[in-house]
Amino acid sequence: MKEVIIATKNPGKAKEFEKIFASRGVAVRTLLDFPELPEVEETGSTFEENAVLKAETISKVLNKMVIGDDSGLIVDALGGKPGIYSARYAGEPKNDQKNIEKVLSELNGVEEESRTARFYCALAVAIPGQETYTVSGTCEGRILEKPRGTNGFGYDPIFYVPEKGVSMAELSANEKNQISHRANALKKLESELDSILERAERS
Ligand SMILES: O=c1nc[nH]c2c1ncn2[C@H]1C[C@H](O)[C@@H](COP(=O)(O)OP(=O)(O)OP(=O)(O)O)O1
Ligand SMILES: [Mg+2]
Repeated sequence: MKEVIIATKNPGKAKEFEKIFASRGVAVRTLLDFPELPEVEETGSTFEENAVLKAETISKVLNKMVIGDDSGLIVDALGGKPGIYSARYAGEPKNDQKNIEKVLSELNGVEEESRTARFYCALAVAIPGQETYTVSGTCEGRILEKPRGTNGFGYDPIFYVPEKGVSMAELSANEKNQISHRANALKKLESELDSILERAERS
């Protein structure tokens, strides 16, 4: 079976990649399967830079093709925060619940029209001996007043998706995987996916 390695320790992301790739008969492995590998420090100043750091660090260790995902929530009324700091927005250790509470409290009193936001996902594909490249995807929405729904992960419960009329956490996994920033970034790899997977098999 074909296989891709995703440089993530986030179980929510891992599940989404597994589902999306399973539909093409591709198995996914993540850093959750390689607990001995080092934590990659996210020292970049953009999602793209951090995605490249994750992909290249792990690709060098394993000498295989690796995809890195750096993603987060961009809130207009907060000047783009939490942005690349989304995972640790409320401090270490990272905690989705506390991050949500921090965003909601910072948006306290901000009216609905001004609560626009988007999820952003940068993916980096690192292949040994080749130039790493990146793609990105977004998903537009609005920050709710309080959490709704229990599916998904991260900021999903406070992210309202206007075209669906529900929060991201009220969508099924399959529905989220049609419209998410991650899915939209992966769609841009679509045309190259077969050749990427072949190179991955050989690497
Ligand atoms: O679909 C999503 N639905 C809700 N929230 C999301 C999503 N996608 C990213 N997010 C949030 C979670 C985390 O607060 C941050 C990602 O941070 P990011 O560094 O990319 O991931 P991470 O540290 O959780 O795992 P890892 O670096 O091992 O891939 O943005
Ligand atoms: Mg991270």
